[in-house]
Amino acid sequence: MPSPLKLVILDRDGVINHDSDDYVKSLDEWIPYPSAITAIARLSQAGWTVAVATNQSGIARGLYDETTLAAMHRELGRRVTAAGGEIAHIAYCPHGPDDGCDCRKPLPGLLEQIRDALALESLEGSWMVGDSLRDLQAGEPLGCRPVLVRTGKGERTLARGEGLRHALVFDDLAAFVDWLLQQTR
Ligand SMILES: O=P(O)(O)OC[C@@H](O)[C@H]1O[C@@H](OP(=O)(O)O)[C@@H](O)[C@@H](O)[C@@H]1O
Ligand SMILES: [Mg+2]
Ligand SMILES: [Zn+2]
Repeated sequence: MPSPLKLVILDRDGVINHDSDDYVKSLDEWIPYPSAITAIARLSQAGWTVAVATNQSGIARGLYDETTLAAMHRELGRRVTAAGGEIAHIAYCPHGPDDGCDCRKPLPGLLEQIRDALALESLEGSWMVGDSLRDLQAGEPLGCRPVLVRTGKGERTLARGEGLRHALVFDDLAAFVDWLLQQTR
């Protein structure tokens, strides 16, 4: 397993695929950004490990089920594989805001699942890329470096501005990957 430093953890909705204020409720509504799929493949090909950490409260809300979610994640894997990359692990929180779970971002539970699934000692120095403050907050206690993208809810998050003091900001995932691969050539 590569050094934990070569790990990028991605939020899903608004980073990999278009988000919706009405939730992404079906495979038809799951529309990836083509540049994000290519960016993930570029990371893989450069020796980086890529994982996903996503809140999916739509399940608790009864808007879709785990079978539908699994279909979206199969399609995500298929597209990334077709582009020459791979996703090492997808961690999701199916719970609602009032369920008192320990995995709904901004709690770090999904990232701890990823750490354990990848048999890593620590996530220190890995990158957490999101479009919402809660994505970045989830990684902070585990030493993840915060990256905000302007896609999805990113512009709204920026407009609110709270708590983003040391986050890097990029237009989209592809722009972050361009920068990261340039930094670590
Ligand atoms: O960005 P990630 O974590 O991949 O997924 C976010 C989604 O689960 C949904 O999260 C909801 O937040 P609430 O769960 O209702 O607070 C809303 O923001 C929806 O617009 C959004 O599609
Ligand atoms: Mg998001
Ligand atoms: Zn949860």
